[in-house]
Amino acid sequence: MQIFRGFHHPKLAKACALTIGNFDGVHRGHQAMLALLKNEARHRGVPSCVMTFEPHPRDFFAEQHQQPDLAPARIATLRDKLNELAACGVDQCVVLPFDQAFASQQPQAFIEEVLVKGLGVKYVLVGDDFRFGAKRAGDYAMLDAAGTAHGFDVARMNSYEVSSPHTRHLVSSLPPEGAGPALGRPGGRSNLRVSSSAVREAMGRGAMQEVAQLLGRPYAISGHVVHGRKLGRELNCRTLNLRFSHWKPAASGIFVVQVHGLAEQPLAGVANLGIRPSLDPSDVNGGRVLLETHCLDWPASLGAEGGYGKIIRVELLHKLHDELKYDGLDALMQGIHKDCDDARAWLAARI
Ligand SMILES: Cc1cc2nc3c(=O)[nH]c(=O)nc-3n(C[C@H](O)[C@H](O)[C@H](O)COP(=O)(O)O)c2cc1C
Ligand SMILES: Nc1ncnc2c1ncn2[C@@H]1O[C@H](COP(=O)(O)OP(=O)(O)O)[C@@H](O)[C@H]1O
Repeated sequence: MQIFRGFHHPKLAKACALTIGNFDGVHRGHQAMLALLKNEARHRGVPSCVMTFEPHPRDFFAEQHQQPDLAPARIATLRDKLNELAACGVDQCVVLPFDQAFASQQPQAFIEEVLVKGLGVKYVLVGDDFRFGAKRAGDYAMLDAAGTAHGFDVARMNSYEVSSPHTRHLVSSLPPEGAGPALGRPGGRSNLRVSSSAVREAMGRGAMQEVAQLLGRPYAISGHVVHGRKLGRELNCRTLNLRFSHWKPAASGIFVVQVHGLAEQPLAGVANLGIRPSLDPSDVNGGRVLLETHCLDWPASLGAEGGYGKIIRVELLHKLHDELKYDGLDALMQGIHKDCDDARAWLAARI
């Protein structure tokens, strides 16, 4: 997949089939949309293209209004979003910085400057609640009319739903039957609309099996292993450190994990995703969200420092508990050792 920052780039395809969205999590609804997009692109003989935003538009407005609560908790870093889009077979991705200029663009200007002149769209696929342009004034009808005028096709994809043992109980919190088209109830069965909000909600509860059901894969974070404060070796619990490049992760706490990218087989481990409340907030990584993974059995062949600089992917399989503020390093060390025991017990029970 080719990645472009902005749409003024000589290597950008002259024409494309496009979908637009935040794609946080690239969940099963997104995957269904991308499959349709690829099919339509193939029929038209043009590359498939995703337009996405960084920061998330609601992050931008949260900062503008100085209301952090408005920012949605982040499922995936940009790196992981791009990896998942590539895995879905998307040909090209345009990442636009969502800033004041973009936010205040009129819907017609967005259609003419970005879609038609910038990307040469032949087909545009959007979700059923898609809005665009300043004050969200642009809607599907406007896009459809512009398609007729400029000669591109426009399509809308309905909500994607799942029904499963893991998600079934969630529907009890949804509006009553007949409340809207998002909830299909064929034969009286209740379905859950797959959405980034549903994934965030499940992640907030630490329900990682439900999350995996909604994503179609276990939730994972990837990146380069970076240096930390070297405290792990003193605590007799070394950790592989990954940065999570957003201040508000949708999940946090202590997890049973699997690490891919270091050995032929995934390595079992236990990890902390968060800001480490027991430690000094003024040190090198203070305040930064990190995923710190301790592998339960470190292969000798890797060498004692063999993780640094490697690109790894850590799957968060099961949540043990929230981050704790331990009273000193001894208590922290004991807590981590208990987490290791609990992780081993969970893994043994799973097999
Ligand atoms: C399984 C596990 C559980 C952890 N739990 C907590 C916790 O509850 N609270 C906390 O402040 N830090 C927690 N930590 C973070 C450790 O403080 C951190 O990984 C350790 O200090 C090593 O830091 P370093 O990699 O920078 O050397 C945990 C780490 C691991 C691996
Ligand atoms: N069991 C293990 N789990 C994770 N990393 C390990 C393990 N054993 C050795 N390592 C190596 O040790 C490094 C971490 O050491 P640590 O003392 O925690 O320093 P840092 O603060 O830089 O993370 C990892 O990057 C990895 O290369």
